[in-house]
Amino acid sequence: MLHTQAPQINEIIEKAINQAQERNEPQLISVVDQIEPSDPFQFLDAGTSINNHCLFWRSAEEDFTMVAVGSAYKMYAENENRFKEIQVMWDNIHQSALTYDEFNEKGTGIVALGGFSFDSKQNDQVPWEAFPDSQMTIPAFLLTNKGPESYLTTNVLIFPEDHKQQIITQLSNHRETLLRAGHKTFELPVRTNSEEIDPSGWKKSIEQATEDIKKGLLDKVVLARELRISFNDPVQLAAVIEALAATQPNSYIFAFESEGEYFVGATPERLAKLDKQHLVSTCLAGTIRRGKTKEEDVQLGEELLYDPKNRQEHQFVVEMIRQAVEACCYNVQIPKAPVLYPLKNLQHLFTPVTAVLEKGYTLLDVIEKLHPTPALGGMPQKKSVDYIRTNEKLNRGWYAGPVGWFDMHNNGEFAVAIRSALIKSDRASLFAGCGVVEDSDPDAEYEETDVKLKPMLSVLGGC
Ligand SMILES: C=C(O[C@@H]1C=C(C(=O)O)C=C[C@H]1O)C(=O)O
Ligand SMILES: [Mg+2]
Repeated sequence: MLHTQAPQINEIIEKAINQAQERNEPQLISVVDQIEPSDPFQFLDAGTSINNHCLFWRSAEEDFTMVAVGSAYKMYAENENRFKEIQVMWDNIHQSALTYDEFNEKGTGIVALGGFSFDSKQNDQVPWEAFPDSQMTIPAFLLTNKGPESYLTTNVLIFPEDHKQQIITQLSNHRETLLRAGHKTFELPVRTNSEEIDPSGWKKSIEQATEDIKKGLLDKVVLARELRISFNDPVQLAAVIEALAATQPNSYIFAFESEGEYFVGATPERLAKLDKQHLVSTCLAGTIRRGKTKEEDVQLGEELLYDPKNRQEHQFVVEMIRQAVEACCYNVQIPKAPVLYPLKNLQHLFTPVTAVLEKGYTLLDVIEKLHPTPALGGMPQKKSVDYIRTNEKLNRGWYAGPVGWFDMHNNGEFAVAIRSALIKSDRASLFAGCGVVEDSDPDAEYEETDVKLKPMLSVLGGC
């Protein structure tokens, strides 16, 4: 089943224990094997049986999926310098690792997966007590599915006092559990209750924002609302992820665990992707629903493309992303006008951005410059984030924050965690927001957020 050419795992562990003893510090090892094609949802389900800490990522545009189980090493940071601090931790840990990898495929070997909250200055915790301000995990086991190929990475942090045989036994037990081909059918949760948090107060806050924009306090602000639901039983993670992957094909599917809670979503919005030095970012803002017939769908799309209010929402995003990307890239290419980006329940205005990253910058540098774009924060950036912190009725936590991954081959991708839910056993909070500009209408924005809740609601009890 395992096709590794690397030295036998016991030799590697022995070498790592010796090294850890000589240096008197822990030693990270990483071994990559090509394995039989492996179903990511079965792997995820098996993962939750051996370790709560399971993470999931599926790309919106490529056949590329990662499922992480357990952690060899976790990186945390909690202030405004969080991106730089995580970068320093990452550089230290991966540069001193012992790696056995003859494939060098993206998203294999030492990979960090995780996310950042929307606003590191937001101090209120509820309902995000379990989620640190930022957390990137180097998993113990990582399944990487790239097209028809599957790879399994095993990462272990070896301590000077570790016993070789104990580690070998534990690794082989866990690998066997993860790779035992399962054919389980998963069950989606049944919803028992649903509570919208203060819809009329939310509409008033939209109206207030339009007035504040007219007064010149700011140009655009994104305001979100929350829906709380509960179920008859604890939610089965693999069921929700499998159903999201089946129903939201043009979206990134993600799940991140912390202290037994899961932050899950199907977001269409890339923040930045790095493939060696090639950078891609996305401007996505401006929304209309899908039509019930093909004709109505085309007509709604045309309406969106030429609607001044939606074009204004979108243009703020294009201008800010251009500025941020130009500060660290060359060869920046941005089409003059947006096109439509269709999803199952709605369509957006979309402008792709491509560029080449200057040497010396990392993906995290780009994320730091971009986050939050006016698609999630507003314009100007700092004023809108302050406005959200003061006026929004919910704590965003990781909602609308950057979530994603990077590896040691200069690849990585972050999306913006919208169309998402925080799942706590048999309860969940869903979040949806919308860009408010001076011509926004509270009822229309409310309808827009209603449609944005559908992707998650449809797999969490139906809608
Ligand atoms: C804030 C959200 O979505 C954002 C707001 C959009 C809009 O107002 O048109 C469109 C896409 C996203 O950038 C969300 O879904 O919660
Ligand atoms: Mg909008």
